[in-house]
Amino acid sequence: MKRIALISEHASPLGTFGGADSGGQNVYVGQVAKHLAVLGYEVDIFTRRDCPKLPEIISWNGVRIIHVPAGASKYICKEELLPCMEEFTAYVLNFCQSTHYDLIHANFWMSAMVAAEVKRSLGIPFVVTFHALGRVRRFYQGKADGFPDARFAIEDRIVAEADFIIAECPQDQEDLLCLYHANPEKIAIIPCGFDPSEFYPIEKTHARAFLGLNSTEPLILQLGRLVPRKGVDTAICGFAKWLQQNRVSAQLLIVGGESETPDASLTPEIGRLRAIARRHSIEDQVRFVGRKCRDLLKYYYSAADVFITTPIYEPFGITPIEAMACGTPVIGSRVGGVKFTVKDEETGYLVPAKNPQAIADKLTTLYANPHRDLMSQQAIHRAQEYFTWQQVTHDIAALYTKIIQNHKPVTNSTLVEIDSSFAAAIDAFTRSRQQLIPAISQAAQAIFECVNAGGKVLVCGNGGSAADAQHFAAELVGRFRVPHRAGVPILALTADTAFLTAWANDVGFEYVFSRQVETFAKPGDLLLGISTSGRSPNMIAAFKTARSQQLRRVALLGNDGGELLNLADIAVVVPAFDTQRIQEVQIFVLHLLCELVEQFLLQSTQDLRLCGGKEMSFNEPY
Ligand SMILES: O=C(CO)[C@@H](O)[C@H](O)[C@H](O)[C@H](O)COP(=O)(O)O
Ligand SMILES: [Zn+2]
Repeated sequence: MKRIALISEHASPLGTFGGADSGGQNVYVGQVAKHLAVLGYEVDIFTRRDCPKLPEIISWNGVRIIHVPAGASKYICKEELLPCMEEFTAYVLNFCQSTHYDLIHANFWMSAMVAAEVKRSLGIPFVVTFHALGRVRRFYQGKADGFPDARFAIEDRIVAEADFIIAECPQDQEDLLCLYHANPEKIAIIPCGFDPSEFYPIEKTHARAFLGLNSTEPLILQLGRLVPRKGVDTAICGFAKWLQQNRVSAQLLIVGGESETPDASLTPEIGRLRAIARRHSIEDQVRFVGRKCRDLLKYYYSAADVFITTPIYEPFGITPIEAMACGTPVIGSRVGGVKFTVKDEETGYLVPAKNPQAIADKLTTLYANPHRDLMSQQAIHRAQEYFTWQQVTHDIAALYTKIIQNHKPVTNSTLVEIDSSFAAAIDAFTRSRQQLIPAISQAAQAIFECVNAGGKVLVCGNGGSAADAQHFAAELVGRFRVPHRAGVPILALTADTAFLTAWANDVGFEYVFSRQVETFAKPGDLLLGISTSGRSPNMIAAFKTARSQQLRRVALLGNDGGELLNLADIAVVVPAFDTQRIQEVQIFVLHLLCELVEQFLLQSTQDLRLCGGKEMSFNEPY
């Protein structure tokens, strides 16, 4: 039997549907978990403990819900949850060490961040359903998007590290490919669903009577979270236009909000929407009824002639399929998941987002359509054929099987190694930033003074440092950032293989650099030595010769600086003990030196020109 961890940091299946932070994801996680249990999976759902009364572990519909202590045990809006995720991750990681999971299914980017961390540490594969993507949200919501910018880079990393990504509709897949450069072979389109035992058609007059809606007037329904991006304002304006143009008497019923009865102080969107209805003088025809428990929703869907959902964007949107399952045609905006679930002219109508006139036109078309019953039948058929949770979970389980079968268990995985090398490099750079700025600035100044006074720089090192020495010379003899300048005289002592091999062969490798220093150095020149250990004999010999010839001596070092530390006038000692990490900082320092030396030389050329002095040939027609 396979054991699956479903992570959903902010959306618990126990959440109340219709609030600002509880919508489709809560339903998705609960339904997938329940149906997986029916298929024989053992399922644990990890969700943040947002109320002190919640026990740590509870059994629910054949699965366990594990309330993770992370941050205060109270509601925290999802935009402010990122700081709690370290604690969340530590808890899940600890839990996964004592309970074996075959796979993690993360929901939303913060849960996927946790799953990626667990994969890096324990090698458990993970699949992610994003439910919403940060870049899409930022595009549509701009400043109203309260999520931190860090979300984008975190999502990029999740896309790269996930074993598979579940896109909920073709638009979601396109966004993952275009905005996140996801690997198309790692994306499966599996939609959201509805539960046929929860949503089914109820005879309209009966449903209306049950809800106490005894009129026979046209009844239009809007149901779901009441937040601005859902475009309920557009629905109200479209409804108003339709009333005016057709002189009909009808009702728009709005279900949702933070409380059982509509309360603008708890749901500010209600206040905004009421004002819009008032402006159109239709406040009596637009009825807010508050949030309703899920058992009642099928009555609302069935009581309505048409369901309207006109969001400005919609990652998926579960409500249109629930409405269709109850036999209610949908007028939906042609965005995201809505344009995938609703078949235009067949199960409802698609309209452009933010277009009230299009809504009014489609309401007119719908009420004039003699085949409205057929549309209703087609809606039920489409919902049942493609969007039941049973079908959805079946597809998800098939994907799990594929991932688990293809997964090669790794304890100390390559990913872990790569990650820890990144961490070590970042650490070496951070400490270098804290400690090396004065020494780098002195080294740049010394090189500048040397070449500005007509001297040259001799540069040497072994192995990787030999390559760095030549790299440095190439940048300055050639061109770095400033175009059209004369070359800066830098001579790499590592480049003449005929001399190096002859001298090493005939005299000794220890003297390959010192011999060149003796030969080429003139008073006023500078020796730049690059070494990670500071202990290479040929480097020590070169520095001693340079000292006896009174050259200025700059050393790029690492570890404890070795013997070269005391032979150098200026030492840049990278605070790291791993050769590779030292070299990585050293090449960065060399680039910085190039940049600074170029700047100083350019500045001095301009100063000279300003003072009418003799111009150094720093301007060349290259
Ligand atoms: O690039 C590397 C290691 O990353 C090697 O080629 C390395 O530079 C060589 O082992 C050098 O001989 C080491 O010399 P040094 O840095 O201790 O003066
Ligand atoms: Zn190297």
